Amino acid sequence: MIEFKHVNKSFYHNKQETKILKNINIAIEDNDIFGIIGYSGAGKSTLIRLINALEKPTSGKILIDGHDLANFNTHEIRQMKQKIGMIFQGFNLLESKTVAENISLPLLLAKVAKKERDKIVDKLLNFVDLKEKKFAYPSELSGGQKQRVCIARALANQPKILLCDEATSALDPQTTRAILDLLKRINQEQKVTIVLVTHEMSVVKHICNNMLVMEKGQIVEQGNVVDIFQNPASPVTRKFINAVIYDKLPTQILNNMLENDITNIYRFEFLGSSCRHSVLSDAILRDCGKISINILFSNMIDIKENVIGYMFVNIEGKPKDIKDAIEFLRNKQVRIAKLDKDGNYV
Ligand SMILES: Nc1ncnc2c1ncn2[C@@H]1O[C@H](COP(=O)(O)OP(=O)(O)OP(=O)(O)O)[C@@H](O)[C@H]1O
Repeated sequence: MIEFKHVNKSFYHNKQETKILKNINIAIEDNDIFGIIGYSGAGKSTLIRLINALEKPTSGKILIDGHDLANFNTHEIRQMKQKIGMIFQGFNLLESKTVAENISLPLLLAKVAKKERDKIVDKLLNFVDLKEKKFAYPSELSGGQKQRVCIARALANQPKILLCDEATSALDPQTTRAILDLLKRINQEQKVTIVLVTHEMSVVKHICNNMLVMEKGQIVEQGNVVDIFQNPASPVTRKFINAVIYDKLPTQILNNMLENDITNIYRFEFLGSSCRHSVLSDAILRDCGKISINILFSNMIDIKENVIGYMFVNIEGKPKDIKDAIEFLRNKQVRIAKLDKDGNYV
C-alpha cells in the first residue's frame, strides 16, 4: 500500500519558497490501477516522483507498505527503488544500446548473473511482444515499440509498483490503447500496483479503478472512477469528463432547435440501471401517446460495465403530461435537467 499523509512539497529558488504540493493525503491499495489527472503544472509529476524517492517531501509522511520512506537508509532506498519501476513520456532509452541491452540494464545494476539476465530479457521481450527487435536500436523503433521496451525494462526487477508518468501522451490513440491494455495485463497477471499520471480522462476511463484530480498542487477530488464519472464534484473534474463525454447539446443542433422555436429541451442523464431498461418507450407508452419525445443527440460511454451517458430530447405535450412523464423517468433513476434561457441545464 502507498500512503501519503499530509504531504507538502516546496521548491526553493533564491531562498524564495514555491509550494508545489499542498496537504496531499492518498491511500493506494495493492494491485490497484490508480490515476492522477490534472492540467499542466498541477504537480502530478512531482507527486509521483515522491513515491520512488526521486523527490523528498518538505513535510508529511510517505509510507510504502507501512514503512516511512524518511526512515530508510541508502541501502534500503536502493532496494525499495528496485521494487518500483517507472516509465515516462520521453522513453529515456539509451540510444547506443540495443533493445536487449536496455532491458538488461537494471539487472546489470542489480548484479544478476549473465545467464539469468539473458533468460529474463528473453521472457520480457516475449511478454511485450518484441522478440524480433531484440538486437534493434531505439532509433529503429516506433514510439509504441519504444514504450514497450521501457515497460520491459521497468519490469526487469519484478517490481511491486509501476509508476507511469504520461507514458502514452506521445502516442497515437491506437498505440495508446495497446500500451494501456499491456499495463492492464501487467496489473492482472503480475499483480503490480500501477500509479499513472495523465492529463487525458480517456486514459483514466480505460484502465483506472481509482483516481484523484489535482489542481494547483491540491487534490480537488478522489475516489472510485465510476463514482467520479457519475458525480463529479469539482468544476475541473467536470471539464476533464467533458473531454470524453459531452454534457451539453452541440451548438449547431441547439441553434437549429432555437431557430425553429423548439425550446422544450431536456437533458436526460443515464446512470447504471437506468441504461439497461427501455425507460423512454415506457414513459411514452404509459402516457398513451400524450407526449412525444424527440431524441436530438445522445452520448454514451461504458466504464467497467457501467453505462453512463446523456441524451438530449425535445418533449412536446401538455405541461401536466410532460411533468408526469418527467416524474416517472426520475423514479426510474434518470436524472433530468431542462435547458434554461441562459443555456444552462437546471
Ligand atoms: N525541480 C524543480 N524546481 C523548481 N520548480 C519545479 C521543479 N520541478 C517542478 N517544478 C514546478 O512545480 C510545478 C509542478 O510541476 P509538475 O511537473 O509536478 O507538474 P505536472 O502536473 O506534472 O505538469 P506537466 O503535466 O506539465 O508535466 C510547476 O510549476 C513546475 O515548474
